[in-house]
Amino acid sequence: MKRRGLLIVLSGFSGSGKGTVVKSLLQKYDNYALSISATTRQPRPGEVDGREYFFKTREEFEQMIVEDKLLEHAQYVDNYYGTPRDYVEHKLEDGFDVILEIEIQGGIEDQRKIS
Ligand SMILES: Nc1nc2c(ncn2[C@@H]2O[C@H](COP(=O)(O)OP(=O)(O)O)[C@@H](O)[C@H]2O)c(=O)[nH]1
Ligand SMILES: Nc1ncnc2c1ncn2[C@@H]1O[C@H](COP(=O)(O)OP(=O)(O)O)[C@@H](O)[C@H]1O
Repeated sequence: MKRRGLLIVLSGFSGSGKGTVVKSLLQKYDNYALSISATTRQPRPGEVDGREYFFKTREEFEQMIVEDKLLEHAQYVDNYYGTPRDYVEHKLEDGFDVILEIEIQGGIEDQRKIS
């Protein structure tokens, strides 16, 4: 049977180097998968829905909260960010070690839910 993956929370302030660490891990090893978050912020030029983020309206995001479809979520500046539960679960079942690269408040919430 396949080993269930680990859930890894990488949390820190914007500019602290999270992206750099993740990029390097993904390049070097094939056991990691990066969780794709849902967000209400506007896509930046070059960003693709389902690749950098799942882009949602505020209504859609609030519906996901109500339906408990997010493992954690946080409000950062004026936007919501959250980790889709199903996506992470599937990757863990497939044996990937899933990295959540998230803002600090969400990291704290996760630790509480998982420990
Ligand atoms: N709590 C939480 N924070 C997230 C999630 N996805 C992204 N973030 C954080 O939201 C913040 C803003 O992300 P973004 O708009 O992409 O800007 P940038 O990463 O600072 O260029 C970053 O600190 C991210 O790590 C998530 O699913 N949950
Ligand atoms: N270990 C490090 N030492 C010095 N600079 C770093 C280090 N890791 C990342 N940086 C630089 O810091 C900046 C922010 O890194 P980034 O990975 O984008 O942070 P985050 O994803 O947390 O916002 C980038 O310019 C990056 O090249």
